[in-house]
Amino acid sequence: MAFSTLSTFSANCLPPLHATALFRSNATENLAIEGRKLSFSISTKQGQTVPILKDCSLTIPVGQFWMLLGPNGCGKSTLLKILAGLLSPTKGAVFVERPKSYVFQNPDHQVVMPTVEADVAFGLGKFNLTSDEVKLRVSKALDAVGMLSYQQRSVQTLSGGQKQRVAIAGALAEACKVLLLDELTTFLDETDQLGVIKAVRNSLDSSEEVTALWVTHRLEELEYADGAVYMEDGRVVKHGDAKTILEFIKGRQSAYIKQINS
Ligand SMILES: Nc1ncnc2c1ncn2[C@@H]1O[C@H](COP(=O)(O)OP(=O)(O)OP(=O)(O)O)[C@@H](O)[C@H]1O
Repeated sequence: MAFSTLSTFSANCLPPLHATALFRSNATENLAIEGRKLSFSISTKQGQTVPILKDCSLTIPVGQFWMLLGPNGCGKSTLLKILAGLLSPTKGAVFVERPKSYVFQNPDHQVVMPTVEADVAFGLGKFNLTSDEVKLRVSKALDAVGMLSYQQRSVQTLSGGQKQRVAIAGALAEACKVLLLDELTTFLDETDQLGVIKAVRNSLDSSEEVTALWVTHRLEELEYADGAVYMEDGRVVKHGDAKTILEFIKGRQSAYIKQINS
């Protein structure tokens, strides 16, 4: 079980956001995530207010794998933390299905127990399950992320990507409905990156209930996504299916290259 997932950062364990921050705009739309006109500012020591997010709106349907993309510093992680409930928006409203789980970037912050099995089972203590039920949940979750054969392994022997997958399994074992994944592939080599992204894809494909939002810089990861949100300078610039967003970003990049070459 990862500290980053349900036990520590579950919405169930967090204090409730202020009243305007939680809503459901239209239950018939079957949305797992909805943010409406979200803004977030910070105050400097000099007393100035610096806007980080400006009127960001997004909707993500239940059961889909979406990505959040944009240049460095555009506000992706801040938006994800607002959706996770780790930050409160300065303005706007947010709805995220529960239980939700936030997984950190650094794989070494993900796993805490000595073995893979114990780590995934760690968060299940609060559910009052029999040991057979715990075993079933653990093996189902490990299977979904392709780590079933590692059940008895020491977590110390895992690669970064395998630790990420164990962290995701911990969230799935706790019946998490929304996975919020913050640049998980940053510290990983190519094989590990692929393992993690395929694990998330497979987790969603084997359950119609789990929705994932994945922050990334890597355009090639869009191939695994159903949809994406593209941000620039604290704003959501484009929101749609993965192919449309890929074409949009490529267009943006070639316009930029033309501009610097002219
Ligand atoms: N607590 C804070 N104090 C000051 N500035 C902050 C704070 N949190 C975020 N920022 C600034 O807000 C902007 C958005 O940060 P954020 O980490 O959300 O961007 P990002 O798109 O995730 O970046 P990256 O892709 O580089 O991880 C950045 O300019 C960042 O420096």
